[in-house]
Amino acid sequence: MENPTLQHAFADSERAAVYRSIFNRRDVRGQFLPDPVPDAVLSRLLMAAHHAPSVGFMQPWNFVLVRSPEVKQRVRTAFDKAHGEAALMFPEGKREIYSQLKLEGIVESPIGLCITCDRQRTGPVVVGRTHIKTMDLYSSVCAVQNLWLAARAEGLGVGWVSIFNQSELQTALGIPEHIVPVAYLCIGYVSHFHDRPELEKAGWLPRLPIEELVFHDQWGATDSGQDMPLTTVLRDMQASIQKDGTYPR
Ligand SMILES: Cc1cc2c(cc1C)N(C[C@H](O)[C@H](O)[C@H](O)COP(=O)(O)O)c1[nH]c(=O)[nH]c(=O)c1N2
Repeated sequence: MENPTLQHAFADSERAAVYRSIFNRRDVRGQFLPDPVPDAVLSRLLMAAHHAPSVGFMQPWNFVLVRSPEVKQRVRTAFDKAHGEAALMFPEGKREIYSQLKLEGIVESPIGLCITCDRQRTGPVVVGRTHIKTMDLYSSVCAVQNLWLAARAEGLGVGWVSIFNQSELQTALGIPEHIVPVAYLCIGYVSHFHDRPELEKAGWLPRLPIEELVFHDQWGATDSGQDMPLTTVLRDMQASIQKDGTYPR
């Protein structure tokens, strides 16, 4: 009889593709090409997003596609204002580095996409959102991630831009007050993908050691790793990723 633990697993090459998309996904800001994205490809991305999990199957999202240069410019103007305000929030030293980071590709990317959350979509009482009200917002974030991973598999870059005053982004896109713009995404083909996060490459922050983030039974209960196989495996995996880019498949 077939091993029941493998019965529902994907074939090796399919699993490899899933992990490849996860580990090679990047936030893209500066490498967009002007080539158009065919509707068939864009449809697959939107369909991937629409098949995300959502609290109570609420499907709280809408997808505002932005192709008009004028609308993109309005979004870019809203970004510029918030970006200037943001720079002042960082302490001296970091502020100069922050100002030099490229943090959006709003005008260069052929497609902008705002994924929203309609918090009233299925009425006031939602299965799974009865007590923690932010669950609907998290559902829209799941849609973002589905699209982001599908886009990587299609060879498309995606960059999430969140440096906006929310109301100004809503005004730029004509989004009603009760609809939350969860993510503004820049989408397009790219000249290349970075091998690591740009903020890591720029020395802004390193990737944290995963074994220090995993707790056992109680918050804060970490393990030294000596006798704990999981901790050791995670540490070795992260070390080999950092040393020679050997990602798990
Ligand atoms: C909710 C949220 C919001 C933002 C981001 C991400 C997420 C999840 N990121 C991208 C972020 O900087 C990036 O994901 C991390 O630096 C890790 O890099 P990779 O995504 O692995 O390339 C992002 N990047 C950027 O250039 N401008 C931005 O405004 C934002 N905003």
